[in-house]
Amino acid sequence: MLVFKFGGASVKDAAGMINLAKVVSLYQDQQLLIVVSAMGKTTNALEKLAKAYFDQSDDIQDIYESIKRYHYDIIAELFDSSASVFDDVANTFVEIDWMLEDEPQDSYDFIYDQIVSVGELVSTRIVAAYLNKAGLKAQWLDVRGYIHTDNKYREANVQWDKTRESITLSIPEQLTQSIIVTQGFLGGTSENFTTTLGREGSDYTASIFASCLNADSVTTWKDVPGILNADPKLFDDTVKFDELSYNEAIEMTYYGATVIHPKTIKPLKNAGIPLLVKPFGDPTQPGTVIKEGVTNVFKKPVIIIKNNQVLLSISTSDYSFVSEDHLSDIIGRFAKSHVKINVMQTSALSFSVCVDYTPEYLDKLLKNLNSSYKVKYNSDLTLITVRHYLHDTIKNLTIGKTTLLEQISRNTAQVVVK
Ligand SMILES: Nc1ncnc2c1ncn2[C@@H]1O[C@H](COP(=O)(O)OP(=O)(O)O)[C@@H](O)[C@H]1O
Ligand SMILES: N[C@@H](CC(=O)OP(=O)(O)O)C(=O)O
Repeated sequence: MLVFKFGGASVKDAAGMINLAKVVSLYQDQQLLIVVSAMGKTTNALEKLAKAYFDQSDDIQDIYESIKRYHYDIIAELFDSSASVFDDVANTFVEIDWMLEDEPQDSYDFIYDQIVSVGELVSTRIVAAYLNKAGLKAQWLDVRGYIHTDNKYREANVQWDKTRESITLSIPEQLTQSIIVTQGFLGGTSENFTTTLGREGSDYTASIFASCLNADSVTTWKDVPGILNADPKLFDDTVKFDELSYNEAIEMTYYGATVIHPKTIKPLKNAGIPLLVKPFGDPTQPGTVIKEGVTNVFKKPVIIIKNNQVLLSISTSDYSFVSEDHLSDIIGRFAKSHVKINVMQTSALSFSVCVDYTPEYLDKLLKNLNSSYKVKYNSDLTLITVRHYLHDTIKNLTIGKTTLLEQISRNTAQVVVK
């Protein structure tokens, strides 16, 4: 059996839905489980809605209406007005209607997951309905009954044993009857609340299903020809990898290549399942295959750009050396505040840390650190990571920029620049 994942870009409009059905029709002789993300930039819009509701700001209804209109316009292009998908989608949005009626009582992270998850619940209703309309028998599956997680809202951890048990119990039989269409990015707690697996987590969902079902492969359908040596939105002269080792793919995603979610590769590597990254615009193209036994020769360096970075410089309040005890205490505070460290460097008097700018977590961390340390803060920075760098790569990438931190190892160079 095969697992497919279609991301937001592939289902951003009616033409995308029609194209998805065309791609799927090429695989009619296979058992297929299809994981779908929210359409276009819906998750960003739902994030805004969650924030507006939590802050009880004036624009709640405006944001919500534009999200609904976007979806209904696309459904109207694809279906007759009598189609049952209109009711299915309306019933899904009702979950938000009910929430908005009352003032927020719960934590922001909990509210976020209950609201933001609606993007995937709606997109999958539309995809399943459209596949059936196109003559490809498909059933909608609520992933929250299959991917079980803890209640760490917004970054939930998968409970693998329970998840594997649920998935293997009924899905193999269901796959013999029809295509399954389910939501990426979501999970469910033991109390039946919805969780999310971290932004861009739908690739990970595909890999969870593939690993539990021992799939022949996973294909993520993207708006790029495959995995390139750099983001083609930022660089002109990119080259595609025909094949990539699991380890190199893990390294790339760890350092921030957004093309694949970082947690995706490990379950596939453990199970020896190949991951194909293919262009949804031209499904016959081979794309990139990530698998075991590949030895890559890097003619061009792999470049990963992370914008919106913050560099913290932390020193002791009496300017004594930063000791191992201080480091352990400081790193513990980062972990507790859910702030992931992208690069760190120590000197005698300070500890420098580069992190993503996430105000909701960072503000709390800064308050916490300021109570015991002196903290300097530099924002709006870029972290450039280069794997397999050549002689002049770093110099060329940093022309006209000020370097604030540099770290170079045998394979990887990282610079934080302004
Ligand atoms: N090394 C890379 N190779 C290919 N695409 C990359 C790379 N780094 C970043 N990207 C970006 O990843 C995007 C595709 O990933 P993503 O937006 O997550 O897809 P989707 O949400 O549709 O699954 C591309 O449009 C491209 O801009
Ligand atoms: N919709 C979620 C999950 C996801 O993976 O989306 P995409 O496949 O479009 O990156 C997000 O935007 O974070």
